[in-house]
Amino acid sequence: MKASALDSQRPWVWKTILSAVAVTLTVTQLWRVDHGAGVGKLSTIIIMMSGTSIAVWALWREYSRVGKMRGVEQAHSQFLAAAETSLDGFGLFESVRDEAGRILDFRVLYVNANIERLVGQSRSELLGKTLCTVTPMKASGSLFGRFCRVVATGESLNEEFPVSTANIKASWLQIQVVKLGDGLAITFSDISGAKETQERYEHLAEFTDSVFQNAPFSIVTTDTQGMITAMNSEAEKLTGYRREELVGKASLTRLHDERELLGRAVAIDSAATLEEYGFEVLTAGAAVGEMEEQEWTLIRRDGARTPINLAVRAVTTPSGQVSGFVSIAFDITDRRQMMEYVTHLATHDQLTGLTGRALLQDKTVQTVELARRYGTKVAVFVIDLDHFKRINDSLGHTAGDQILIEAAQRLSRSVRSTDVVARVGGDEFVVVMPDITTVDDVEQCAANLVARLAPEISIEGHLVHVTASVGVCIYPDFASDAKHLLKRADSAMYAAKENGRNQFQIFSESMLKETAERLTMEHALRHALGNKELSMHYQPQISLTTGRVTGMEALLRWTHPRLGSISPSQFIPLAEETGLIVPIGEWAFMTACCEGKALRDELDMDLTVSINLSPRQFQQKNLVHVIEHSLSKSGLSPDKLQIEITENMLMVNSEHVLDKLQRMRELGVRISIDDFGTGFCSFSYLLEYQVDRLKIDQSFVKKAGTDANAAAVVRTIIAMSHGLNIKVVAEGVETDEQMRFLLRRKCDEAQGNFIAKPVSQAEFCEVVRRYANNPSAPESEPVSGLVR
Ligand SMILES: Nc1nc2c(ncn2[C@@H]2O[C@@H]3COP(=O)(O)O[C@H]4[C@@H](O)[C@H](n5cnc6c(=O)[nH]c(N)nc65)O[C@@H]4COP(=O)(O)O[C@H]3[C@H]2O)c(=O)[nH]1
Repeated sequence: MKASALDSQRPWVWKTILSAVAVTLTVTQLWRVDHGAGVGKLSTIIIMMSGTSIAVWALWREYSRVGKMRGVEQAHSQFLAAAETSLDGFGLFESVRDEAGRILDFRVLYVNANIERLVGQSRSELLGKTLCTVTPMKASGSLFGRFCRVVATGESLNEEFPVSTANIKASWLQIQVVKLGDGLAITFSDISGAKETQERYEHLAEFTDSVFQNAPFSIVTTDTQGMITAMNSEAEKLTGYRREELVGKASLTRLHDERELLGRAVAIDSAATLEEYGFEVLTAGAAVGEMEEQEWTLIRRDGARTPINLAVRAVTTPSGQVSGFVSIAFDITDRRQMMEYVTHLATHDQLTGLTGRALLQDKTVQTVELARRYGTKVAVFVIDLDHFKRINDSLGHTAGDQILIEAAQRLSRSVRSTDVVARVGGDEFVVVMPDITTVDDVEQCAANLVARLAPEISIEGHLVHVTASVGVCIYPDFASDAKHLLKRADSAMYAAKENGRNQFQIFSESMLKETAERLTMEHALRHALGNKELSMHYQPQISLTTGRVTGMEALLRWTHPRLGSISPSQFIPLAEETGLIVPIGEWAFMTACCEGKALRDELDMDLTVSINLSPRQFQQKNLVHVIEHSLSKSGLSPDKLQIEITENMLMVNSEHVLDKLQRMRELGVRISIDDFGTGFCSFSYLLEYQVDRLKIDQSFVKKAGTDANAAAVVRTIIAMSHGLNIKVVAEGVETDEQMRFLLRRKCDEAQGNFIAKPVSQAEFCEVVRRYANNPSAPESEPVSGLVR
């Protein structure tokens, strides 16, 4: 009997067949219904159809018609519900056999909606067709053979395979094939997504492995206890171990210096042991989620020590548990060497290779700290080459450099290797000697340094004689810390210079007193302006041709209520060092311009006003503006203002100086060179800077009458200045003899106590008037007929 005939005659029969299948599939449940409900009985018969196909006849024998129908429908709907709600494709197939009973194909008996979606055909198109016609399966293929085997043996089949057929909407399928009567129940699961994810993971794993293996730095992984679990080829190269020697056999600490590990462990916990803390020291930061990166010493297989940079990171599970560590390392030998080189460059003088200023300070601090701890003494020697600038200027910088190198070598050879020898400025060196026992030792060392530097140096065929002035200070005798030690040794060096150079001076009790006095004075000077303790005095300058007063030099005066009158030669250098000269100088400029203008007006004379400008003031950025402001506020004509600078100031920074002088000249102001003859200024500078006047230093004027050399200097200065059309003023004229000499030499102007001492603004008019009435009656000794 054909199924279609059955269907038309007894509609419930087809349902019953399906129900039978359902019974087989969900046998437990329906069997329970059968017995539990006790309403009917199920019988199944296998029917051969024309020898070509097999069908299943399932008969549900009811005890009552209503019960029978209800049971069938219930089983049917349960099957459909199960099959249709399945997330997979599901189908039933009956074997199609030939006469000899061989399976030729499998006919589609049932497919669920997911199969329709999967193959893109409707159920009505599929039902009754065979597997080989609706799928790319071949009856000759191996899969077909395995299907037949399921039918023959009853052993289920579970397979995954890629799909490349266009009409099947999956790239990977998993099939579960079970025997069902003389046919198959097949579940098709679309595992394309899972496969893609799996492939991605496989790719990722492959990529990660490739990165791991080919990384240009050493990677070692460990478990949480430090046991090495993997290492890449770079790690093999860096450590010298093969991975078989370490992986699963050794802890990461095997590659580290035990003392270094213990040292760092003890820094965290003083009772630390290597066993307990060794690995923890390496991973302390990583274990709390940080990227631990530190420099360590790696111990290679052959025992060689290599500095490495080690970055350790924890590997965590999705729940956040640390499951191990990854340590990435690279050799930093080159970097270390480079750093050492750069540090050396930064901390040492390039010319001489000696310690530089910053490092000297650190080393002095350390030395003093050690001396404090062990109760020893430290001596600091500040060594300054005498007249080095003059040598440098006359012989050139290359020769100057050679002298400095030779001096550095001589100094290094004169001290112990543990002493620090530093170059801290152009021609200034410092030696720090620890473990000094007596002051006698220090004196001997200082004398030795002076003597060692004294022999002539042969430079480019010249024999150059370079001497040095050495200042020494001893810790703890005269300084309680490194800063004061260096500062006081420096003061002692200046004292040595003042005493005549080429000698040493040890900082002493009297210098300490001077220092204390200086501090008192510094404190007082800070308040001098505010307390109106400063004033200007004026000293007349006369023409040696006409005998008339031509101008005045403004000179600062400081009268402190307790300290009394303080000389400018004391407080001006202090004001320079402390920078107080800037506000004081501004005040002096303004006061001198205003008072000078008032004196000119009161005397009704064409007088010039000379004002001193010190080196620190010259660096003042707004200096030109300060001068301009003083001129405009006072009403003094710029060409009546003479600015006095020392010759050394011209030689500091030529371009910078030239620019400032140029701007002053543009204002119309005149430039005088003060104390001429004491510095190293050549006449070419005077031309370059367009100087208006030279003031011969009083030391030459003083000796001119008695000392042939001084007289020659004065003569030369006057003659050369006149040749350059520069006026010459002699300062510090004290005697009639000096005045006669200057007159004979045709000096243009003179200034000095012989003519008139500096006086206050109030007294100045009186002094000038008295002088005008009686020019041959100077203050000190009256000399007549000198000045005309
Ligand atoms: N022995 C002797 N000395 C004489 C004679 N005639 C004048 N003097 C002194 O010689 C110094 C001349 O000033 P200077 O060389 O510019 O040297 C000045 C100058 O460099 C500086 N100074 C003075 N006032 C100022 C100022 O307002 N600003 C700046 N920056 N420096 C100033 O202080 C230095 C010293 O000033 P003073 O003590 O006033 O000393 C003055 C003056 O009083 C004399 O016949 N015999």
